[in-house]
Amino acid sequence: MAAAREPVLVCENVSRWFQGVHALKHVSVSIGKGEIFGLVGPNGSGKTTLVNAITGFYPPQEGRILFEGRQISGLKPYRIAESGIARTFQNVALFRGMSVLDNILMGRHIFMRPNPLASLFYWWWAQREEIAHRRKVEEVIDLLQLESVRDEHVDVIPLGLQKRVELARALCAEPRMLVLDEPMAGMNQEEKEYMVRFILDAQEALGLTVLIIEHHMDVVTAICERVLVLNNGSRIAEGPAREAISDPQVVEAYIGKARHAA
Ligand SMILES: Nc1ncnc2c1ncn2[C@@H]1O[C@H](COP(=O)(O)OP(=O)(O)OP(=O)(O)O)[C@@H](O)[C@H]1O
Repeated sequence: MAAAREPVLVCENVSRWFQGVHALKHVSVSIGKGEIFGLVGPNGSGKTTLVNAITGFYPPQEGRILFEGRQISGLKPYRIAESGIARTFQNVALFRGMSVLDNILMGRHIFMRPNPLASLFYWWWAQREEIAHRRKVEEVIDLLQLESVRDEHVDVIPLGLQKRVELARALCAEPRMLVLDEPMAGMNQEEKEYMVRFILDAQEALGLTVLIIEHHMDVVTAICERVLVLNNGSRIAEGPAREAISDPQVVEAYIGKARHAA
């Protein structure tokens, strides 16, 4: 059970403002090792802001965040990536004009230590490093079944595959925790089912902890052990997926937003 899991990511009283907008209000949450944890809530409720706080893109202005017992809030995004957290983005963020293979290889950048002198004198060492990077990339291509598009430009492949390439790039960083911001946004049913399978495969094969922002409630209840529900930057429910999303406050938050938008 989740309660018995060792906490891996802990957010304590995290707050974030953007000019006058209090986007995240004193949010606390603890995610257990190996858990698939969902982050849900209506549009503008602060989900991406929490993910940006965790991954260092917009650090919290109050509170702190610990990963594996070590404080990461305040660190630069690349330091947080080096510490073992990889992420994907809500809007696909691939390197346009580059191939699938090269995009995935970019996930290895946190391990690359450019040292021209060492490369010159120890070419065999540089070559060995290159082989290790390629080997990891091949493993991930295999895991996510991207072999048939490896040499395609990312611009010409369908959105579902682009999102899978982004996941592959994140996995190449050999994270212990994966943060996925709406990995199924814009996908059709078949693409969604593939993505769910690949997330589960990757989580199991690599023993990952996963934090996932997801709007599709069928996906949330299928793969998430627990969820945190945000509304207007505040936590309104937390617990086993099915229970939390049927909480009256959560139902009201979604209906209220829909009423407001109508
Ligand atoms: N970089 C930013 N600059 C200014 N305001 C921001 C920024 N990021 C988020 N916000 C504001 O913070 C609030 C929460 O936004 P956030 O993107 O975290 O919501 P969300 O729950 O991820 O929404 P969605 O489901 O639509 O992606 C919104 O009012 C948004 O406009």
